[in-house]
Amino acid sequence: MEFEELASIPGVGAKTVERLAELDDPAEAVSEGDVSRIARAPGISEGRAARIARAAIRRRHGDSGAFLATDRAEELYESVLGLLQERAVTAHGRKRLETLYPSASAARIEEVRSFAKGAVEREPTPELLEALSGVEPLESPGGIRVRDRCLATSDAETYAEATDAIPELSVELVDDARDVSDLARGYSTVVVLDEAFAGIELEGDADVRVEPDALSEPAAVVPERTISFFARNRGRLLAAAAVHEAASKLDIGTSIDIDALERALERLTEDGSVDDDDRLRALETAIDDLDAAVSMAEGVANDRLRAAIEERDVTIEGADLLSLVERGAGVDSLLERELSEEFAEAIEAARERLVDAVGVDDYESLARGAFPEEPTFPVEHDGRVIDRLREELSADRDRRATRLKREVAEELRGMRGPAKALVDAALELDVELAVSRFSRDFDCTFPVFGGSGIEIEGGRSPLLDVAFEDVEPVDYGIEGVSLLSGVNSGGKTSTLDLVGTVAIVAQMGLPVPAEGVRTRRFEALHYQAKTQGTLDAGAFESTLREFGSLVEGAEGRLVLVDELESITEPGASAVIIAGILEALAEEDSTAVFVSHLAGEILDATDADANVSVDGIEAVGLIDGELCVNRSPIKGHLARSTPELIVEKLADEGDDSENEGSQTGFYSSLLGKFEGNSD
Ligand SMILES: Nc1ncnc2c1ncn2[C@@H]1O[C@H](COP(=O)(O)OP(=O)(O)OP(=O)(O)O)[C@@H](O)[C@H]1O
Repeated sequence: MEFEELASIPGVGAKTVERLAELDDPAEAVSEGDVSRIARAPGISEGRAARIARAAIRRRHGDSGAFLATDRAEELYESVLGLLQERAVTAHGRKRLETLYPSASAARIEEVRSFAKGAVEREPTPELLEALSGVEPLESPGGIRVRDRCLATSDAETYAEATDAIPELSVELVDDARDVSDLARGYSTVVVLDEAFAGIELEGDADVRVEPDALSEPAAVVPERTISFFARNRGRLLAAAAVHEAASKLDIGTSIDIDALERALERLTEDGSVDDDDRLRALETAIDDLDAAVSMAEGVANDRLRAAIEERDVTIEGADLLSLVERGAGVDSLLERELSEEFAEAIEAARERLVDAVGVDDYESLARGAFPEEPTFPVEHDGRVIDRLREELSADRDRRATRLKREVAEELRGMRGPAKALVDAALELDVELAVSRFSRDFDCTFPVFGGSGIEIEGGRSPLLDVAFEDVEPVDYGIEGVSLLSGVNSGGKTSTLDLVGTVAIVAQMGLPVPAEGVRTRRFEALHYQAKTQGTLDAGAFESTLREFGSLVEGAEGRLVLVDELESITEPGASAVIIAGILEALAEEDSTAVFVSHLAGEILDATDADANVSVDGIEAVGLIDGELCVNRSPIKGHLARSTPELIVEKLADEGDDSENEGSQTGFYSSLLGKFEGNSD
């Protein structure tokens, strides 16, 4: 399908097409009906992607999408889809399953069948399901901004080129070395793009590098570009790698060194920093704790001095005191003179404390300088030294962080494509496993397509209100048009549901819940649920109209109708249903009508019409409960529940001597039933 054609799909507006156009390869994504790729278009949710994908698949197969012709048929499909979706682990898998739908197109059915045949071979192990729970479609990291580095150039053209090529960094225009030095005050690293600056002398400690080739290899300057994708998707990628291992083989169509990917991811945090380096951690802690460390160090010195002063009796000769006072000296100098040793010790203690708290090699002498020799009381740090210390620690931290990022970016180089493929394969596996579990949980087999009508052997409906283990297998074949009779609660509606479900699942391309199924490929499923009570004239008329149009061109359809008789009074119902059956038989459609009036309808049907009757028969009454053979008997009008009760009473009468007179009554009643059914 051509990408442009998309706009003509119902529900896909021009805006959506515009958004899809931003995909790597929109035409391919859409023509494959690939939910995960379509969902990568900005502003397209997965739910919407699933609908677009489904519409695109239909379109590709020239499929009108009208297979599910009635509400009840839709409902059955929704239930089947629900059973499949319950078995997917990821939200994406559940959306992707929505692209499986019953189709009349042989090519579409075959496409899913060949996928499903592979899928059912997949072993849904607990480890695999557990690993899958962390997998989600990948996200793009969005724009990043790096603030500790900048690019510098004196050339206007290079400036423009750099702004384009490396939008993550700010680019500065400089005239000379002084400009570069000024810049270096604001950044941990300045990358100069002009050869001319090589070998210049700079003030300050900033790392200024002259790299004229930086633009051709941006990853070296901004490793964040490579890393941010992996950091953003770290959890998903690790989960996908775990799936890959648990599945022991995922077909990702490209080679990937999973161990290397995992190792690199383990080094990263979600916010894109590298988290496995002791020195970097020490630098970060030192910066964070610097203020606290400084006041702690001050506290240590002052506590010591205070204690020393308290303990000390100071004697000073009058002449000395006089000379000090005359010189304008304060009490500090007095203390210095008297307590010089204690001062020195206190300052030393503060320095040691600070050096210890900073705890990173190379900063000892700078840290010691924060407490000057000149004694003061209370002891105070030198704020400029601490500012400098903070700047140097920060620049060191930034440079180290960048170096580590560059290392990890190098490890991850070229892995983006394979990583995407890995996640796609894991998500696809979720869909396969859902199909596999469905198939295993409901003892499914692949149907055979061909012949006319549908023939089910050992079918067990997964939609019954009893535990699946307790569902009794049903054999039922339908060719042409049949009435289905049977005792109350014998399983007539359930049989229609089973036939409908099997037809839907088969035409979705999936294995069906039966020991064996042979079926023709139906054009549509027309399933009419039981009507609740007698219809008023208007509703009756519109129901008749529906059947009127159903009968026209019903060839190739599967028609299932449940107790249509209740729409109006019994006599009229029988006549109307008989007429519909005759018309359907004429059209060569496959139809089953469940009815309690099967006998009456047959009587009203033209003897030449090809309409048969099948029956779900009660084998008898056990403890007042009907015991039913769930498989309809072909060509047999089942006895009704009232008939069975009368038969039971008549039998009981035969066995007991006391109720002889009543026995005659029951026997004659029974005789009337038997006379009727002949
Ligand atoms: N194959 C089966 N295995 C086990 N239980 C079944 C099966 N089919 C039907 N039942 C049980 O019988 C109940 C009645 O089935 P169902 O409603 O299909 O009967 P019915 O013949 O359509 O009844 P009614 O005469 O009231 O229309 C179901 O709710 C289910 O519990």
